[in-house]
Amino acid sequence: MNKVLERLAQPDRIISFRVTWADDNNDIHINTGWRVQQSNALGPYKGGLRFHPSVNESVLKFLAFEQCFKNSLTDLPLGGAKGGANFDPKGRTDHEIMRFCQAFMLELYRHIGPQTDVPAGDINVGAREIGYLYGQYKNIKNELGGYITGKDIEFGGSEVRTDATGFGVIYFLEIALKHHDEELCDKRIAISGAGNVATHAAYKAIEKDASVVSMSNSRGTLHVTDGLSADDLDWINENSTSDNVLKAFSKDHDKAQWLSNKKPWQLECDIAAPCATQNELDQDDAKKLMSNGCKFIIEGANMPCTAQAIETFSEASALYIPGKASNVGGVALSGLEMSQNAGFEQRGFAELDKQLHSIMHTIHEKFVHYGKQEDGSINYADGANLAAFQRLASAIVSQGL
Ligand SMILES: NC(=O)C1=CN([C@@H]2O[C@H](COP(=O)(O)OP(=O)(O)OC[C@H]3O[C@@H](n4cnc5c(N)ncnc54)[C@H](O)[C@@H]3O)[C@@H](O)[C@H]2O)C=CC1
Ligand SMILES: O=C(O)CCC(=O)C(=O)O
Repeated sequence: MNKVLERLAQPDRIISFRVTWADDNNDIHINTGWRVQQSNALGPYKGGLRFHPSVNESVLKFLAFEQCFKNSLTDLPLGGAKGGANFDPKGRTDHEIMRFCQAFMLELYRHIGPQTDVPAGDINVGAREIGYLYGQYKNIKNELGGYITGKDIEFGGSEVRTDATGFGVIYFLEIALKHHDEELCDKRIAISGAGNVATHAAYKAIEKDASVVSMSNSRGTLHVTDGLSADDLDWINENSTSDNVLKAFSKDHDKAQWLSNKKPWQLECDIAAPCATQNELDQDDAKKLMSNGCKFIIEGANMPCTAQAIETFSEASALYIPGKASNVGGVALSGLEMSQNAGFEQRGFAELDKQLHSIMHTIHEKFVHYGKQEDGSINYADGANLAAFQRLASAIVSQGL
């Protein structure tokens, strides 16, 4: 017995550290930072950093475990990790964010590097934070390079990385629908969240002529029965610094409604795409979706649907696609950013977008193989777990104890 699952389930190591920083009034704050290095069987540890008050070791452990499986599906040499801090960036000035990132990297730098562990962004860690984290590592180590992904194009970032997770979700959805003799065009898609993943999924869905009927944040849902346009998304992006941009949009646009303290899952839709955070879609939400005619669920976030919600989808024979499959585009593009950094090259948008599509297609093919049930249907969760585990297990066994 190689005890592969037991070995995978326990992280290689968990690093936990104090992050001390001063706000604009010179008041001192103390947060906790973590990096969970789950497995480097397939390559350097790889996974995002999350800054949110809800971050704790337990949340990061589930995310790091999932990341190993997701990264395995890419076929790229990427191990699995996740990290972050229980820091709340809401209301903080740009200078405060910079100082927090610098204080966080003051410890993290000891544990990462292009051949060791390559972090990236996640919730509340976007291009701005990656820039500050990158700058601090560079200043301490006097090294340039691919020790973090999601960088600006000007200093080693990759085209398509920002868009990749959301675009990949919609590419995968389109491929899965086609496999089931359905198409995305004219379908109503309820999206939750309004961040990186949600926004890019919405842009791509609109480009494919689907009708995006919602976006949301932790305070409520923006509902647009006839669907948002790309111009509407531009408006939301341009005004994203306002206190609640989705609510502001509803005040400025007659066609939109703001549903305070409501999730999107009560809305009529054909497809639900939870793109905000874990456990945001529970069994009651799943029942509402099923009774309103929703037939397809594709996760943009990591584990947004509870186990009971997934059971409800299965009982209703709805097609459920887990995040470790559908949101793989982000980390896949991070892998391509690393390879561009290593080769001192910069590839173009069209080439990388095509490569992203091809990666999503290859992953779908794996699921058709690994997830096929006796009745001919495909269980995407089984397909994802089996395909990912097979590669991980083989690498772990080959490398010995
Ligand atoms: N950024 C990336 O490349 C990837 C992100 N993910 C996952 O996608 C999800 C979203 O990440 P990002 O878009 O990058 O983060 P983000 O920080 O850009 O956006 C998060 C969004 O979720 C909203 N939100 C937070 N809690 C909420 C709640 N309880 N209900 C409704 N909305 C809520 C926020 O208002 C924000 O609009 C996370 O689960 C993340 O782990 C997965 C793969 C890659
Ligand atoms: O790009 C990366 O390294 C990680 C992205 C991420 O955090 C995720 O896939 O959940």
